[in-house]
Amino acid sequence: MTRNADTAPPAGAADPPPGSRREPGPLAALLAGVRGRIGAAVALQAAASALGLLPLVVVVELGRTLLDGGAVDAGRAWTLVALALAAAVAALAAGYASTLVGHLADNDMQLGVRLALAARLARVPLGWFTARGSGRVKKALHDDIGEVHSLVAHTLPDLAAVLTAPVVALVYLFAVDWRLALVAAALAAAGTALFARAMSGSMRKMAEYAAAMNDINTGAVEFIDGIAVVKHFGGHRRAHERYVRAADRFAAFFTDWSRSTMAPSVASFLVLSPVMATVAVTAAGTASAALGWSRPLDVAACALLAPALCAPMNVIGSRVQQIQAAAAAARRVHALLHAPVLARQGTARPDGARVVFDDVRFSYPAEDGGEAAEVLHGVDLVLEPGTVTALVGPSGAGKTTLATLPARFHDVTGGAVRVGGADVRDMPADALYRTVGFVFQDARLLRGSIADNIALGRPSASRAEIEAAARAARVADRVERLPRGYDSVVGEDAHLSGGEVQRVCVARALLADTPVLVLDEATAASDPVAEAAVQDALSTLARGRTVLVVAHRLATVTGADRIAVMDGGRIVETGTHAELLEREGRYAALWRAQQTPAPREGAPR
Ligand SMILES: Nc1ncnc2c1ncn2[C@@H]1O[C@H](COP(=O)(O)OP(=O)(O)OP(=O)(O)O)[C@@H](O)[C@H]1O
Repeated sequence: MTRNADTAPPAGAADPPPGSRREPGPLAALLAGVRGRIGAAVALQAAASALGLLPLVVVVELGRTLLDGGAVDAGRAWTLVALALAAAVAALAAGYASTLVGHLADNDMQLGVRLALAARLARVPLGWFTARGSGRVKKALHDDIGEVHSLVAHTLPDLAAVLTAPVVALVYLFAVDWRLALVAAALAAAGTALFARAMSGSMRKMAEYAAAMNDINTGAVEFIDGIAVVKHFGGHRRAHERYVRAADRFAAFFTDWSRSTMAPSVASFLVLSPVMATVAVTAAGTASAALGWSRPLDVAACALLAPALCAPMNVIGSRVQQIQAAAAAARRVHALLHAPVLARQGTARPDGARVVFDDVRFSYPAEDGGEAAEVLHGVDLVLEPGTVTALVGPSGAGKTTLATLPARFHDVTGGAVRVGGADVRDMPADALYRTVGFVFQDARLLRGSIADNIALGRPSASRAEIEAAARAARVADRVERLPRGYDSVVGEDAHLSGGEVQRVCVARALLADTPVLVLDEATAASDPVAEAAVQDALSTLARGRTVLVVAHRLATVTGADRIAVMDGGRIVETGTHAELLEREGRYAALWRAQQTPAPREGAPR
């Protein structure tokens, strides 16, 4: 697909301003709109952290005032108490303000990204979703935005607090007693070095950890998903063993990792623990005071403030991991914000319901950006209004691909698809979807009532019209037997079989009443009786419409006005059933192959 200026994300959440020298990374681009407020949240949290230390400093100064030996300066003492109180309140207020500003910034960032994603995804080809499934989009919209939320609202302000406290504490310690400050600094440096050793290679280990975890998940999913097949073919033990082996490998990896990092980890946590800082500075301070180098109150002051120097180091590791997770999440969101969109859209309106495939060529975009293989090689086909055209042919011939093009699941890479004389690429989406309806193999219902699901194609439809569509699709009887009839909710009290879901989708397409209808194996999941009924309904409805049916079983389309036989991305024969049989070509061979009695003819497929 050609990328052009039109493919830029609509909300500009990910694109650099024109003229900028260096394109920002995905995370920076995602946060660009709220950078100022993130800075404010970080600054406020840093201030809260510094103000949080002030009461400790005041306690020391109060000690100096009260233990001076002479008369107590009550005025100064009360001033200090008031100062401590004010600092504590200000620290709380700054912390609260930081949380508020961070969350508001995060809220705006999330809204912006969600709107940009929604706008972007509204313009990507429908086929893009089919290829990816909803999992990736859900992950970006929910999990990945959640990771970035943690970064904006929590991690960055936390990191500011964690880094400010030691700096402020160190400055104060040096101001009070440089010797004891050096002791506390040396302790923090030793602990940090031990911590760095424990964490060395952690990136590689984290990757191994993720891979080992992934093995377990894959093994578990494979084991559970394929349990019926695996048991049936006697491979139960094999699938089970794969899962157990993955679990064993993970346990061995984890034990090994823990063992190799245990000593430096424990040592760093010990050295960086607040109590160790207090003990070390008190011991050094006692010795220093005994030698007459330090004043007793200064020793107390340093013992009180030294833990602030060491304690925060313990949380830096996890914060760094959170930043890395958010950066990875931002990369995935960024990729979605740059998903290729349909390149053109115009204002052309269709006139009539004639569908023309004009020398259509198509290649699926290659996932890895490499050269895509062409799957349709110049298809010419005309679907006349009021006729049913069946597409048949061997598996992989390109039937589904061709059938998705009138609804613009993808854009052609050569030639054109015209509906009512207008190139589908020049039609606005609403005009296209009002003209072309479709029911595809993987029929889906939304979580809502059956009535709402049917009315999706025409929200203004009355209950009588909805019921008429359900009757025409031969699903009304089944719906009426549901606990709340048409008001039963899918997934709650409406549990339907694959065939029934397909017939609800047929009802939806019928109600939408589009002049062009594309059906891809729409009745494949129905039982033979129901299928015959739906075929009946469809032939009545086909009157005046342009219908394209992708069919595997030739017996279901013998009555079609025209049958187009596809093979290797080309149409190799067209004609009616009788004409094609007479021609003794591909169709006749396929027909004979399907007439060979199957061992269990009529068995459910
Ligand atoms: N999303 C996709 N990405 C890449 N290639 C695809 C994709 N979908 C289909 N193809 C390839 O395009 C070719 C045509 O596939 P298509 O599904 O259109 O054939 P079909 O005739 O409908 O087959 P079947 O009868 O088995 O459904 C095949 O080679 C297939 O592997």
